[in-house]
Amino acid sequence: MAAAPALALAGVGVDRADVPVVRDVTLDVAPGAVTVVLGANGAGKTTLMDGIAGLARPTTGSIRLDGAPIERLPPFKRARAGLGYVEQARTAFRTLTVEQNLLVARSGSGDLGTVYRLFPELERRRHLHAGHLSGGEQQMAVLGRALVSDPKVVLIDEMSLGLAPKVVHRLMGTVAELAAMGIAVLLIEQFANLALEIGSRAYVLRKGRVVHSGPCAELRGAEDRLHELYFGGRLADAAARLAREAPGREASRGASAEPPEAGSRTP
Ligand SMILES: Nc1ncnc2c1ncn2[C@@H]1O[C@H](COP(=O)(O)OP(=O)(O)OP(=O)(O)O)[C@@H](O)[C@H]1O
Repeated sequence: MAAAPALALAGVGVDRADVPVVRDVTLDVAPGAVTVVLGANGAGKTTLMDGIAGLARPTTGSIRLDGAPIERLPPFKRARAGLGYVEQARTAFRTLTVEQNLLVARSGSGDLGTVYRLFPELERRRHLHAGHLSGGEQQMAVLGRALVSDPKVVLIDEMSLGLAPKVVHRLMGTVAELAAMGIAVLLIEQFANLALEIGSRAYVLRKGRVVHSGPCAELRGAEDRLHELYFGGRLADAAARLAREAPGREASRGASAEPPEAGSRTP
């Protein structure tokens, strides 16, 4: 029998400025695995994460963390209940040292040792102001801040923004390691193929609704399928339409229905 989900959403809706953005989302996040949320820009992925973390208020549905309802709790109580959140474009406190950044994020008996084991470069720089870290190290510090309180579930929203491919691979390896440690990870990642490499189950959002869920393996390298799921139309049709509307541009690119490169922002 499959393990009970660490995080379970049923029929969740989330508004932004009174406009429904996320609608009727039902998904499970298994312990010890990476669950991936994919979708085009504006599909509602960040809004969904904010709804889970309590930064945006869910208007419908239930959110259970280890079986207990959390949808009415304020963000700090969700965090205390075991939810870590790595927000998109969040930075470490630049004027605090690396260690101070971790200590202020810690609640209870959380252990800095795990963070330093995952990121030895942070331990080496623990007395340095975070403002002096490289972009990749800053992101490690942000991830570290979400880990110091021993979360059961970690939400990670596009931590690869603006980072070099080598650093992104390194961070993805760490995310896989978190899952191996038993943590349930819900991951949004612009590089779909990288996320699908380390993920077990994938959900695709379109216009705030889940339009697909299934094993990540099904979607690995399947650019056409992903395009269809993201936009609701076939990639070949989109390319043909583009060629009709701007024939000169297509001709100069010398391509018609060429799929985008693996790892591009849209599939
Ligand atoms: N604070 C806000 N107020 C009003 N509308 C918002 C707000 N934040 C997001 N939206 C709108 O909600 C929709 C979904 O945005 P969201 O950021 O959740 O999508 P996303 O899938 O995470 O996209 P991206 O990949 O660009 O981050 C968009 O149309 C966006 O303009």
